[in-house]
Parts: sequence; C-alpha cells; structure tokens
Amino acid sequence: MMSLPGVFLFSHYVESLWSTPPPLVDWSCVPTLVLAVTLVVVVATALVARTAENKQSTRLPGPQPLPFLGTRWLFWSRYKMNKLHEAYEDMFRRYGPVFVETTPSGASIVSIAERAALEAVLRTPAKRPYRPPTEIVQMYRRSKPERYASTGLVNEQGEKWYHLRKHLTGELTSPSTMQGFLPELNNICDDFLVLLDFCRRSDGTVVGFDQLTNRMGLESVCGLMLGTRLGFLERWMSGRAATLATAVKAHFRAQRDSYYGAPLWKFAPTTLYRTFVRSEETIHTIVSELMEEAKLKKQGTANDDAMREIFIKILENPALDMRDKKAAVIDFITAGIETLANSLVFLLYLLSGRPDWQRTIRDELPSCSTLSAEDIAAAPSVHAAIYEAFRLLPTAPFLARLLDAPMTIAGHKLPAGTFVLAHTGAACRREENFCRPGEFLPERWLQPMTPHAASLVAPFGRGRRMCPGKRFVDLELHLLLAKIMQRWRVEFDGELDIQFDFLLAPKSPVSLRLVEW
Ligand code: HEM
Repeated sequence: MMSLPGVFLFSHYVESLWSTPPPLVDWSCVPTLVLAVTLVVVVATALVARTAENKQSTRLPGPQPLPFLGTRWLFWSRYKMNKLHEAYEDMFRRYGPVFVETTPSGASIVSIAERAALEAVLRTPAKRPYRPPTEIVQMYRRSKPERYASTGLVNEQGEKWYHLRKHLTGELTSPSTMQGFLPELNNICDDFLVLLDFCRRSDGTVVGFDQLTNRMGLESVCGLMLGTRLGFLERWMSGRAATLATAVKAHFRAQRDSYYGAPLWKFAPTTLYRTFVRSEETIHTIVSELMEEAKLKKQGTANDDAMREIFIKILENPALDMRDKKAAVIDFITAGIETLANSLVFLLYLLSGRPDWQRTIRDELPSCSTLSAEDIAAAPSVHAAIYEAFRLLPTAPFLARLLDAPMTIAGHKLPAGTFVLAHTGAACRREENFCRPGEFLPERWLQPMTPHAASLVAPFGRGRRMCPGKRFVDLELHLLLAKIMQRWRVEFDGELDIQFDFLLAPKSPVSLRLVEW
C-alpha cells in the first residue's frame, strides 16, 4: 500500500495535469507541507536516537548505533557474518573488555571478556537461569502446536524449562548411564577407526575428516539416545545420514543469520525462514523415523534394565507431554552432533602442532583396544590435551544470559533483564588470565603456570543450564583421542580455517594426515 505522504504527493501531481480552472482553495502548498513535516519527523528521530546514543556512551563503550538498525549494520558492512568470532575480538580491542551493542529494537547486549565480571555473571546462583531463546526456533515451534507443546529444553524458560530439565536430563547426566554405555561406546569408536582407516590415502591423508566426525557424532549420540546402532559408520552410508548432517548445519547457520542479519523473517516468510523451516522439518522427519526403527529393533531383543536406552525411559515418563518427549530427543541429537564433531577436529588440529605431546599420550596408554574408565584415568595427558583445546578453541565461545538481578559490571550498573554475552573463549585468550594464552600448552593443566584462571574454561556452560551432554562428551572425546593416538600420529599442514556457524566450526572439508607410528 502506498504510504500517506506518497498518496498526497501523487494525487497532487495528477490533479495539476488536469486542472484548467483555478481551484477555490489553493492546495499547492500541501506537498511542501507534507515534505516539511516528514523532514521534521526524520530529524527529530535522528536527534532522539543521537541523544539516546550519547547517554549510552556515558554508560558503556561500544559501536555507534543507528536509528532502526542499532549496531547490526556492523555485521552487514565491517564484519563478515561467518567470522563473528574475529568481529568480537576486534570489538574487544576497540572498546575494551566490556562493551555494549544495540539491537534494531533498541535493546542493549553487553559483551564481557573481563574475568571478575565473567565470574560474577556465571556464578550467579539463579534457580531458573534465563538464556535468551533463539527467536526463529521459538516462532516456528509456536506456530506448530500439533507438533510442539513447548519450544523445547534449549529454548524454554522459567518453570516450563525447569520441568523439562528435571524430567529429561536425569538419565543423560547420570554416571551409571555412562558407565553402562562405555562398552558400546568402545565399539562405536572402534568402528570409527575402521572407517578412518578405509578412507586414508597411502600417505595417511583423510580428506573430509570433518564429515566423518559428523557421522561419528550421529552414530554415538543416536546410539546413546535410542539404544541402537544406526549404521552411520558403515563404509557406504545411506543418504539419510548425509541429509541429517546437512540439515543440522543449515539449522545452525539459519539461527546465526536470523540473529545477526536483517530481521525481515519476523514479518514475512523470507528465504532464510524457509531454509530454517526446511531444516527443522528434515531433522524432525529423520529423527522420527530413527525413533520408530529403534522401537521396532528393541521389540525383538531382551530388555536389560541397566542398559535401557534413554529415550525409552523418556517415552515412559508420565510427567511429560508426548510432543515434548519427541522434541527432546530431536534437541539432544541436534545439540550433540556438530558440537562433538567440531571439538574433535579442533583437538586434533591443535595436537598436530605438538608431536611431543602426542607421543606422551601414546606412552601413557595400554595397547589393548577396549579401554576402561581406569585406563583413561591413568592417562592424564589425554585430559590435559582435551581441556587445553577447550580453552583455546571452544566450539561455543560465549554463553548468553539475561541478568536476573541488577549487577555492577566494570563500574557500570546493569539492570535486571540485561542481555549479557559472557565471552569465556575470548577471556581465555587474554594474557592476564593465562600464561602464553595463544599457545596450545596442555602441560599447563598438569603443572599450572601462572596466571591460570581455570574457572574461565567453560566449554559446556555454567550453572543449572549447563550442557547435560557434558559427561557423555567428556567420555567420548577421551576414548576417541586415546584410540586415535594408540594407532596414529596426527599431522596437519597450515592453519585451519575457522568459521562462525552459530558455533565455531572448521571450514569444510578438512584434510589431515593420520600417520602410522
Ligand atoms: C563437545 C560437545 C558439546 C559442547 C561443547 C556443548 C556445549 C553446550 C553449551 C555451551 C551449552 C549452553 C550451556 C549454558 O548456557 O550454560 C549447551 C547446552 C545444551 N546442550 Fe550441549 N554441548 C555439547 C554436546 C551436547 C550433547 C552430546 C548433547 C545431548 C546428548 C547436548 C545437549 C544440550 C542441551 C539439551 C542443552 C540445553 C540445556 C538447557 O538449556 O537446560 N550437548 N551445550
């Protein structure tokens, strides 16, 4: 529809073409008046915005917000969306360790990489910590009540979140579930090594290592959640695994673009929104199929209570809505695949620069293929390498929170409800927190070098919203690294190209060499 001033101007000019007799009332000044009023409105808006901006700059440093765009224009001009981690490093250099961004709607987002402030934010003992939801997921799931009873554990808040967390994560976080899963996880890791061996060229190069680790993530997370092997590690895998992995990537990217790009998807089904919906629906369809297959497979086998798969227990829980049960399995699988795969690629890439540490790991390990929890515990160099990789290159480099109480940060009073990004990753690369912070030095976890702000390493988050997959991931990464090091040493040429896909991820395809000892 044409806007009001537009209608006025248009009718005036059309009329002036026809008019022969002089009008009784002189309307000729109307367009000028309309123009003048429009100008006044625009200037007033700019002035109000500038005053707000000046007020802001007396509170916290940060990039210049523009009317209606906030500071988002930076991500459409100065910075690249897929290099947001570099953008934040640059902004910390320009504005200091605490700065503010402004959303198009005028809200503030405070970014923090300062130790005392980070510890204050992450140590707040909130009972129902509020992690700002991803709006695109929220909007889509709310539009599908027949499929989703809530926006899910990752995006829900308050009492609803607490209810889901209490009923959905008990099994996943329990040490006995992990203990029971260890033999199967050993088998899954062995199958991954067989696949790697099959894909290795004669010089040891594995092209597309990241895609293979994605398949490993899928097989292990589905195995844990559904209690059955689904064949993602077979040499000739069905197209379904590839489709699921692609959909998960598209899902994360669409979330990133919806967050940092123009928010047009809120008003119309843009390409971005449609891409997001397609990825969510693909994931839903495939995971639903996998759940059905897992149920069928299970019907034929004897049920060992200690190993009853997590999703059967979730399915039997009367306190949960059926739609929430299904959504939870989907969310767990989605949350687990990329995170695990990216972390393994980063770990091996960083270790490739430390052949001496690779040998230390190998010397600490027994030669048998099935590894027990005791074998892993007896190899502290494995743990040190994993934690150092999480410090230097975490796949989730910042945590989002809404403050549930007012807080004074770097001398600035922030009201309750302020949106805060806790940049644990950036803080871990600051000299005041770690000695030689840019170097991969696993030894710092065995003989601390000062400074050593260990509490800042939070790859799985903090507090009650912490990742429920932590115990599983820790076990899996330890097993995988140990098994790879038992057999090969890792080499990588050059620097890994890292992208921000809502998570930090290696640019695909990654090629590295697995060389026989
Ligand atoms: C290397 C692998 C992983 C990393 C680095 C990781 C990291 C994270 C982080 C940083 C958070 C946010 C925590 C916070 O806000 O304090 C999170 C939340 C979550 N993660 Fe993970 N994760 C990984 C694997 C997994 C796996 C395997 C699963 C499921 C089996 C999983 C399920 C979840 C869920 C459901 C949440 C939301 C929890 C809530 O809001 O209550 N993650 N993860």
